[in-house]
Amino acid sequence: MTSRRRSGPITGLLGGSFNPAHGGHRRISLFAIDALALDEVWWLVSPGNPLKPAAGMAPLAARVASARRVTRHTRIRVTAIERELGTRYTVDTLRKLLARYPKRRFVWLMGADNLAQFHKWKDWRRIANLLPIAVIARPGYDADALASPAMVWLRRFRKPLSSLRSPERWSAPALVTLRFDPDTRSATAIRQTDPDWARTSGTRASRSMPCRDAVTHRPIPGTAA
Ligand SMILES: Nc1ncnc2c1ncn2[C@@H]1O[C@H](COP(=O)(O)OP(=O)(O)OP(=O)(O)O)[C@@H](O)[C@H]1O
Ligand SMILES: O=C(O)c1ccc[n+]([C@@H]2O[C@H](COP(=O)([O-])O)[C@@H](O)[C@H]2O)c1
Repeated sequence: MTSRRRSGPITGLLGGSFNPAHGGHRRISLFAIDALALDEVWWLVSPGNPLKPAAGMAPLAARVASARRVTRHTRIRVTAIERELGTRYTVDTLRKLLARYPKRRFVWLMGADNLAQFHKWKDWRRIANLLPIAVIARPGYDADALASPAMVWLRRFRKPLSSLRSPERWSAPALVTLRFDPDTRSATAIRQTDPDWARTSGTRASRSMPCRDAVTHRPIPGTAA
């Protein structure tokens, strides 16, 4: 269970491949900041989703650069902290993040497509025990998410939005659903029209200094030319 001593800033975590990042990611994050009164959202750009093939995945540097472009002038911070922590599975990342930032309250954000697959993630019930989860509606996936094996278990922990706003009511497991104008954008669609996006968009590492991680403030390995 999440501990009551966590009363610091509320941080939404949006993990993803961001292959590439797009306006849909930005929009759902800004919506979550507003709906859940989050102080900020961290985008955890994954070194490699354990359930996705490496083929077709652009280098981490290009994905981070695309995320930085999309998030300018927002309360979204782009991080490749899983590279530094040496984690790929979300449960391992969260354990380390919660230990490193004991005062922060974290909430896991994910689209309905991810909830539909959540039962395939390593130790997914443990993840739900570590922090509240907010699921964002996504066109074409909401029915699958509702009928998913994870939802059968998570359903009993459904909470209203307001439960995430005060430290006294902060607990896990908790499942909150965020509904707003559905956003149809996807990285798959972008790759279909522009399979070469990482090469042509100028997001390839082109600087002599590596870019700095917005959370750890350390240089991200592999982001210098
Ligand atoms: N349009 C959207 N509406 C709701 N959630 C979204 C949307 N786009 C992405 N997400 C969520 O953002 C997170 C990261 O998504 P990801 O980087 O896989 O992008 P994607 O567009 O789903 O990519 P792909 O099409 O390659 O699967 C996931 O939790 C995903 O569900
Ligand atoms: O921990 C797992 O078993 C696991 C399995 C699949 C996906 N994830 C995480 O889910 C997040 C969304 O990934 P993606 O590729 O759908 O954008 C990202 O943070 C991944 O690391 C995690």
